[in-house]
Amino acid sequence: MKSLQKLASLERGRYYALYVIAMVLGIVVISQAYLIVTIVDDLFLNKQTFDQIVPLLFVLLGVLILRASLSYLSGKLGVKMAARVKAKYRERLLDAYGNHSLLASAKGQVGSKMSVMLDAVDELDSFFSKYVPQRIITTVVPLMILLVVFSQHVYSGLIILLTAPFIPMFMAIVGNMTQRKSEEKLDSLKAFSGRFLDTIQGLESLKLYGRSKHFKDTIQKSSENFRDTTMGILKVAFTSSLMLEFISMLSIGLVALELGLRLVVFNEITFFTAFFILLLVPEFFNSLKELGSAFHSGRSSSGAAEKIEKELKQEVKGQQWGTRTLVKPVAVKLNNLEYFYESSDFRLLGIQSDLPAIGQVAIVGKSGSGKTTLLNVIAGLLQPTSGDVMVNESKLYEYKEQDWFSQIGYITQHPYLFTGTIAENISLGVSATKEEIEKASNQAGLTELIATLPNGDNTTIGEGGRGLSGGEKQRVALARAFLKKPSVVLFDEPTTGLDLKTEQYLHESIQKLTKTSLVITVAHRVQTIKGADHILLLDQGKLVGEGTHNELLATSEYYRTLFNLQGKEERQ
Ligand SMILES: Nc1ncnc2c1ncn2[C@@H]1O[C@H](COP(=O)(O)OP(=O)(O)OP(=O)(O)O)[C@@H](O)[C@H]1O
Repeated sequence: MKSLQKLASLERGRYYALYVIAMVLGIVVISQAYLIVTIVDDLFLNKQTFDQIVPLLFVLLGVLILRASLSYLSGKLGVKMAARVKAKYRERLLDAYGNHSLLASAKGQVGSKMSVMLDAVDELDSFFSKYVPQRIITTVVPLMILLVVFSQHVYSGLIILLTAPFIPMFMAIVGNMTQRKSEEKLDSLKAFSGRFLDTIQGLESLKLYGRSKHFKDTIQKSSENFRDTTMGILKVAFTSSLMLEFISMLSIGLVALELGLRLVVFNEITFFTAFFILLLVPEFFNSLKELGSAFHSGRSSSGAAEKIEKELKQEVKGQQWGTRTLVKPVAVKLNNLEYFYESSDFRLLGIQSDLPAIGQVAIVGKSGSGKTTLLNVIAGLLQPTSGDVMVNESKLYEYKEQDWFSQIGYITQHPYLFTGTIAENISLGVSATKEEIEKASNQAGLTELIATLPNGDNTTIGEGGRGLSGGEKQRVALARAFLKKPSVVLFDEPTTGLDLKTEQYLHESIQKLTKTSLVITVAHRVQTIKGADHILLLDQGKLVGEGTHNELLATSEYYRTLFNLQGKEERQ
């Protein structure tokens, strides 16, 4: 709970206000008991008339209203505190995912991770809205009651003092169990939502292979597992309330027995004192019990907080960017680049090359030779394990992140389309005139497609909109590049399945970009490879050759085999 306590202490002003409220509440609780006892005493023992006690009844009503208002006020302060802390956590998560979104999206499932983490943030609510106000009330009110009980009757005070510690002791044991269970709950929620998302995304493949029933069963198992963990937490909560009730009943019973004996058998105390204490003792235990249930929710928040902190720490591992300003033109050099994946044996080793400032560089190699990895390292999506991408003679990460990403365009094999019109998808929020967007879509070969759409470039595409083919999506991404006019364009050429016309469109558009930018292409097509100004030849993560097509044909057996194979495939 440490990190939560630290956060709570940042809300100092509200903390002090809660203490003041708790003190006034203590006085009000004691006054309420005192008034009830006085009214009963006056009415039944001092034989006063109803008229005589009416003013006291009004005072009692006032006290009751004040008590309700104070509880409301402390709850409200707690809710405000919770809202502020939750907002802070959401901000930190958004920052973390936002800053490292490129890396994180390379790892996949950012959306589902984010939604689970935001659920976890909501779980923090009960710590601030319930536990903190109740803990403050419980540190103040029972202490005030205990002092009053001691001042009235020492033995009753001693009974309370001896029995009360069982409650926090019990709470601590149950609390630890709850925290563990709540961490389990988050884990199974994460597993459940991850599996659910995977299955939904891959539904088509599963159906085609007749495996949807099997995966339905897996989802069911995972959802049952989540239900069982949630039920487990509830079970602990119910058992703990039962035990707390039992302990406090036992203590109140003991005090009542002792008071009864002294009042009736030994005649040592007055009815007023006995009744007064008997009204105060349940208030004492009520406050402890309420802390018990608030503690339970607080513990489950604490489990959630630890998960979030862990996640935030992980995300911080992303690359740190510098403060240097990047000015055009941009020249890129690869200086002894190495990259190791944590989860595989693949290694990109000692990549050394000077790339031209303008023109087309093709990265060529067998499947799995590290072409996409190299492209991602150049893009700044993967931080090299050693060596550097040098940009204008300085290390890439010395530049401002914003500067670099405003200078590059990345056209992946499956560009992401947001829900919105084609025009919005091309401009991506950057202010651009209608003419500029039209020009970019024309350069990317989209004009013909747009003409066939009912609302032209105002047709909604993406999730819930009109679907686009792979080649069309890449053309939208190309149009983004034409509009952005980046110095470096990274292009992951589609490996399969484009019709000749689309392929021609893409090729022509890319050629246009090579006139003004450095275009680095993971190249598979013969036409692209032959047309490249410079080729980087990769094999098993190593740069085994570089030069023009003709140079490599003349010098590399590996290149000749690869090129002939690709040619054969395309002719088939
Ligand atoms: N995120 C990852 N984590 C671990 N290993 C990875 C990851 N991405 C790729 N690899 C491994 O790195 C190696 C190189 O992959 P990469 O995608 O760079 O090759 P490629 O040359 O682009 O292949 P292809 O032409 O088939 O797309 C492969 O062996 C792959 O299994």
